[in-house]
Amino acid sequence: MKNEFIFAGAPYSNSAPLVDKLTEVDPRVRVFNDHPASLVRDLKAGRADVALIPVAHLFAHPELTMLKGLGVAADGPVRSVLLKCNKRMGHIKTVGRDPASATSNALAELLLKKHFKQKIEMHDFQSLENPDAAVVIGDRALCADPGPAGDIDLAEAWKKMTGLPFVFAVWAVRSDFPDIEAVTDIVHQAYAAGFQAMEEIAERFAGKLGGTTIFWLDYLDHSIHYKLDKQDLEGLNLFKKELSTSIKY
Ligand SMILES: C=C(O[C@@H]1C=C(C(=O)O)C=C[C@H]1O)C(=O)O
Repeated sequence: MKNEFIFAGAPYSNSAPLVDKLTEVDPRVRVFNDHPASLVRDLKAGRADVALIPVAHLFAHPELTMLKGLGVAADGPVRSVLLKCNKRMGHIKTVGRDPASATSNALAELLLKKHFKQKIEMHDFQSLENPDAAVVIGDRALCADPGPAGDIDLAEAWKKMTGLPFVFAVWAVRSDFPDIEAVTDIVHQAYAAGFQAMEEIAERFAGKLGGTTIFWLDYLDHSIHYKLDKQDLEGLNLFKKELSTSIKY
């Protein structure tokens, strides 16, 4: 058994209930944050043993294994994964990806092509000066004003299309990691403690980013959920299937 477990989370408030208490539940744990899109590289390079990776990267890397039971999910509007529209639906041709995201960029492309039946091109954020719409995730999306032609909440659109919740990110390890049981135990204990501390976490983000404690509590405790049930797994599997058949990502 290793004497140190390195965990990597995302720098968003929705990571906090999963990540905040990790070091308290086990003295072997060290934690750092990185953009979700970079976490798969951290895992593969051995900079992290356990990371909260975008599910799109989990699907693309069969050498990774998901830890069971927890993730960052939404059943209906998530409020922090948005397509911010400069033009109205029907006029959207170019879409900027959020450079920090993997899952939401793929979800936006899937929904625009399949659900909204638009002919669109996805572009890296920097390569496009004024996209017709842009994917924005995390606290930046949650706290921003709506785009000139409004916002589309991507978890809400997914729910309308499929009737299912959507899972954005899950804890994962390299499949040959020897202590899967030990770290699974740690993430569940940390979430149990994080859940108890939800109000304290909400207060901290209200102090840091503005808004009331109730606003953050509502987001972390209602818009997002962390315990994955059968429906969540159904949503996850359907997304995997849709990505493999409908779009390249
Ligand atoms: C719901 C969210 O989910 C995030 C979205 C991710 C993605 O698009 O790849 C990755 C990690 C999640 O934290 C959010 O941060 O707003």
